[in-house]
Amino acid sequence: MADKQFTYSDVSEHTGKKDLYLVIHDKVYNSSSFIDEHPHQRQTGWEELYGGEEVLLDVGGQDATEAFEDVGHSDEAREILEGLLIGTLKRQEGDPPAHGAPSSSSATSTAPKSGSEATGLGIGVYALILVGGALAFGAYQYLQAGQQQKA
Ligand code: HEM
Repeated sequence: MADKQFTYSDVSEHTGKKDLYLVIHDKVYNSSSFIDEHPHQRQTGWEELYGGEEVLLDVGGQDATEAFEDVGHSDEAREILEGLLIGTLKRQEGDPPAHGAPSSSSATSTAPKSGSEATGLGIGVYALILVGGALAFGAYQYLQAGQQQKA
């Protein structure tokens, strides 16, 4: 059952409390059985930190990778998550883009294709700047040499 494939639109139909699917790193989890157990706000005084069932309902039927990773869930939380696994996400054209985890190691191990797209573009831009800079420097040197010969 865990290797069942779901499309994004399959997942987006499961948004109810008793029927709640989440996508995390392109895997599909049925979190209905866990929703009542999800911990509530930690008493740290950090007002924005919240938990409980409403956060799960907020991301129900959607890609919850960013929300899940932003919290910095423990290994224990990840183990619970593995127990809720029901299948993998089959991305199709027009789906919302995958959310890579901030740490590249987990992003590459779980979502290699989607995670690397953004970095690929970043490296491309840097390469362009470097090559452009080198060419400009070369041209400058060439012109300088020409001037010196004339003088
Ligand atoms: C099915 C998916 C999820 C599971 C199994 C899960 C599990 C857990 C567990 C076990 C904790 C206790 C602390 C820890 O062990 O890290 C926790 C805390 C928390 N979770 Fe989740 N979580 C899930 C999804 C989410 C999502 C999508 C959000 C969205 C924001 C979220 C927000 C939080 C917050 C804010 C806390 C901190 C509560 C606190 O300690 O004050 N969780 N979660």
